[in-house]
This record gives sequence, structure tokens and C-alpha cells, in this order.
Amino acid sequence: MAKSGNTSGRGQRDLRTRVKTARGRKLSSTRWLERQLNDPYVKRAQTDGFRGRAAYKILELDDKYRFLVPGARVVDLGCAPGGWCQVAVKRVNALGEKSGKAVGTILGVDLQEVEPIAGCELHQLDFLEDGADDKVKDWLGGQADVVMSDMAASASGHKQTDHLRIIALCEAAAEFAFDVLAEGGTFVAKVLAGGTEGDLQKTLKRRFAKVANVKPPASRSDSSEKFVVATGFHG
Ligand SMILES: C[S@@+](CC[C@H](N)C(=O)[O-])C[C@H]1O[C@@H](n2cnc3c(N)ncnc32)[C@H](O)[C@@H]1O
Repeated sequence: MAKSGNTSGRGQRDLRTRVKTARGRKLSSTRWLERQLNDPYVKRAQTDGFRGRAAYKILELDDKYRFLVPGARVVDLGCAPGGWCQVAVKRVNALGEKSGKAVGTILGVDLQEVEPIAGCELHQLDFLEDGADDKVKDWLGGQADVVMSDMAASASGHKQTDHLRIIALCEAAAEFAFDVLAEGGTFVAKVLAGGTEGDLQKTLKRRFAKVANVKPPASRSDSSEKFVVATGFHG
């Protein structure tokens, strides 16, 4: 009896400690809110009129690799809510604002409906469905110069599972790009580091002149997210 009483006493103490710790810790929603409020990119996005801080990732990648040039035909896979599209509209001159420069085209697709963006053609589409590549080429009126993907499968919270899911999405996006890109085209995609991204690199190196792995400053340092930028598609 005495033993069982002691055990239950220890159990009570353990529970009290756990409750205290849980109270001491912040809820993940509170942590998220604090991070948003303190994030300079979130504030900049509001000032610059972008739909999200993700816009700065493609801005920074393009500052370095210059693939969003006036006149470029761009496909944005998983484009909602539309930050990357907003950046692309300006850079490829989709609205014809830069006089004397070629006018580009942006085609965004997502599982979700996306609020209209001037200068973009937006479609609700699962890019994994059969014939999605042909639909996109039809809508675009030919091949693309850039295929970019910021897609992520919904997070499971299990690091390795999330890594495998995003790599699978990325491999599918790469296959899609092989079909849709014109000679010399660029493929940009988000990956989560986790061990299997090397195979994707090897595949891309066979089809592109250069493949780089980049972590733009706008990508949070506590995230395993990075981007592959593959340039010079040669079929
Ligand atoms: C992180 S968000 C993209 C953010 C976007 N780059 C921006 O700047 O607003 C990822 C998107 O990928 C989309 N997505 C995931 N799987 C997809 C699929 N199979 N086909 C189309 N879109 C997909 C999701 O619906 C989600 O909106």
C-alpha cells in the first residue's frame, strides 16, 4: 500500500510539473503570432502590398539569378495566395508598364481559388492530375521560360515525412517542368532539407546546365526550407 501510495504521489508531482511546464510554455498559436508581429518581412509585405512574406523569397532568388526578365513566360505552381505572382508581374512586365520592353505572361495554378491579380491568368488546378501539363501549355499558348514552385504538402509535423512529401512534390514539379519548359528555361522549387534531395539534384543536373541550392535571406533560419534553382534547360 505504502509503495503504491508513494508511486501515486510521485505521479501527482509529475502531473503537476507537466501542467506547470505547459503553462510556462507559450501556445504555438501565440508563438506564431509573436513571430509574425516581429518579422520585418511581414511588415514590408504589408507596406509593399504583397500578399505574403513569401514574395521576398522569389524577389531575392531573382535578384541573384535573373530569370524573371521582361517578356518571360512564367508558370507558378501552387501560387496561392499570390505573392510570387505579384513579383513576377512586375519583373516580366506583364502589364506592359516598362515601355519599349517585351511583355511577359504569368500563369498561376493552385488547388485553391486565388483572388484575381492584374496581369496574371489564374486557374484552380491540381498540377498532379493527368493532362495538367497539356492544359498549362494550352493556356500559355506554348512552352514556358520559367516554371517555379513554392508548393508544400500540408505539414504532418513529422520532419522526415514532411521532407519526403515535399521532395515527391518537387520531383513531380520537375517532371512537369521537363515537359513544359522551352530550351534555356529555368526551374525554381522549394525543398526541405532532410537527406533525399541529392537524387533530385542528380536528375536536374542531367537536364540543366547549372543547378544551385540556395537559402534566400527571407527564408526563416529556423526552417529547413531551401530552394533549387536550375538554369539552362537543355531537354
Ligand atoms: C506556400 S503556398 C505558396 C505561396 C505562394 N508562393 C505565394 O507567394 O503566395 C503553397 C501552395 O501550394 C499549393 N499546392 C500544394 N499542392 C498542390 C498541387 N498538387 N497542385 C496545385 N497546388 C498545390 C497549396 O494549395 C498552397 O496554396
